[in-house]
Amino acid sequence: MAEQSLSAPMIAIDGPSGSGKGTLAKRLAKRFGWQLLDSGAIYRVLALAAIHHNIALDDEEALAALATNLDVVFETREDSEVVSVILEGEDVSGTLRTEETGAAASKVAPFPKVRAALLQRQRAFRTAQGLIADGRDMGTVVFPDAPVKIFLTASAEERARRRVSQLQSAGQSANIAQILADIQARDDRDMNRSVAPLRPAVDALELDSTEFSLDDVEAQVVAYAQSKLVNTSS
Ligand SMILES: Nc1ncnc2c1ncn2[C@@H]1O[C@H](COP(=O)(O)OP(=O)(O)OP(=O)(O)O)[C@@H](O)[C@H]1O
Ligand SMILES: Nc1ccn([C@H]2C[C@H](O)[C@@H](COP(=O)(O)O)O2)c(=O)n1
Repeated sequence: MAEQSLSAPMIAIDGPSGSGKGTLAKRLAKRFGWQLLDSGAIYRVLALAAIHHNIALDDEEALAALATNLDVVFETREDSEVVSVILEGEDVSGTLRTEETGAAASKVAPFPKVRAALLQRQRAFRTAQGLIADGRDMGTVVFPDAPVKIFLTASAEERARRRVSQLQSAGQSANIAQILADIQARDDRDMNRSVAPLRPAVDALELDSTEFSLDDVEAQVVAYAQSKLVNTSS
């Protein structure tokens, strides 16, 4: 596994489910030509692996052992932005993004031994090329020295509306009341766990995207990042 390069430029983006951090992270990675770490995907893969191996989602010891030996490959094709996720030789990219897998990921994530087992795997994404990392604890725990930290939020109602549109665009049906309840339950678990809870780092720029388009959010973050990166590199 590659050593992390501490001087490499990076942006850490944290926020609740559906706030737009994954979409923003992809846009910024493309714009700057940097690596992308979707840390939520790692927790999602662990949850799927636990389900495949009949490991209970509250069995900390077994989950931590599984996390240590997790056989997962993130494949990006040169000619495409799509990342295929291969778990133990099987392409799980489809099931990875479902609401059920997100909820399961949020259930395996509170355990300290699980988080410790996944820490180095995440830090190894930081190379000299530059990194955009999104998740719940990128700025607080995984990359506390990141020069640019963003905490992206939006109201739960707006996040539910966005998720419904996303599902409908993919040809799936969606019940807004159910999606809102799922989002609130996930927020509650992610914000109120004792280890690495979802919260802004003290030095993060907090952005509420409820009233902003993705283009507006990207423009604000790019301007902020450029000012911070110029000031920290001199
Ligand atoms: N500012 C915005 N305005 C309109 N739609 C948005 C905005 N930000 C994100 N979206 C849309 O909301 C949906 C959810 O965004 P995204 O998947 O990036 O959220 P996320 O924070 O990464 O969620 P998760 O943590 O569950 O993966 C996507 O369809 C995205 O295009
Ligand atoms: N850094 C992270 C990233 C994710 N998680 C957990 C909590 C989330 O609800 C779940 C799924 O994340 P998503 O793909 O929706 O970003 O994984 C975490 O605890 N820490």
